Amino acid sequence: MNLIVKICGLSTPETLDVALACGADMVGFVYFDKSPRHVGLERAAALAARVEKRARKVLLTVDADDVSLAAAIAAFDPQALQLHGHESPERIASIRARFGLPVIKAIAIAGRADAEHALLFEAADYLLFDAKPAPGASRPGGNGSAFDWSVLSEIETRKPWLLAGGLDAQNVADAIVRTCAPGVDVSSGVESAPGVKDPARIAAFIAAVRRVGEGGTGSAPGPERRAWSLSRLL
Ligand SMILES: O=C(O)c1ccccc1N[C@@H]1O[C@H](COP(=O)(O)O)[C@@H](O)[C@H]1O
Repeated sequence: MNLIVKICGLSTPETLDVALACGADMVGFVYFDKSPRHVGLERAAALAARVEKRARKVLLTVDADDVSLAAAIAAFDPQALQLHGHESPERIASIRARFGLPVIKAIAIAGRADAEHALLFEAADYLLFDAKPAPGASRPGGNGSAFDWSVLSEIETRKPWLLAGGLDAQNVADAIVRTCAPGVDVSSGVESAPGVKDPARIAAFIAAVRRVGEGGTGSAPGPERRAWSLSRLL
């Protein structure tokens, strides 16, 4: 099974190279100045150019306006946008139409009530289920918090999706087996401190996902949620 791995919040050439060398399918750049992983426009192009065609580049923004999005897209040249704020379905449709890029919409999950929320986002190309941040948190994601994965069984979306939130090399196999996630996304769990990516943890995370994909850890993800696969995302 070809499980998709996204390593997000890469901000140095060295750690980006490690993620690429280890076979990340997608690499994420955060353009949100309240994040310790924020990459400013002055460094964006050089960093993004290192990716070449080795992985898909994803640009993560939070409630960015069109001017800011246009500048960031010009600098990062991404293949997809990850919208991690309070973007409405209408705003997502507008961004897709204006910039012509697929949109991954982050859905904050705390409990079963949030499962239905996902159904509103037909305008997005892909969904990303992440833990809802604690009240007063300084950012809407990248907090290293997991949510109750069993909530996902309530979600009847036909959209391709990724699982995020508090994943690391130790729990990712269990997460995939329990949720049948076709892809996973990680930031904090491959860091030694907020914003400081750790090469060994990146390598261990990707290796752990690949072992599940090869059937080496527990049961492989079931067919239902994987029917459409994430090949559309690659
Ligand atoms: O990484 C950030 O700083 C960030 C800032 C604002 C919104 C989202 C952010 N990160 C994304 O959050 C999820 C979960 O991250 P973690 O593994 O729990 O740290 C992931 O999609 C990151 O890309």
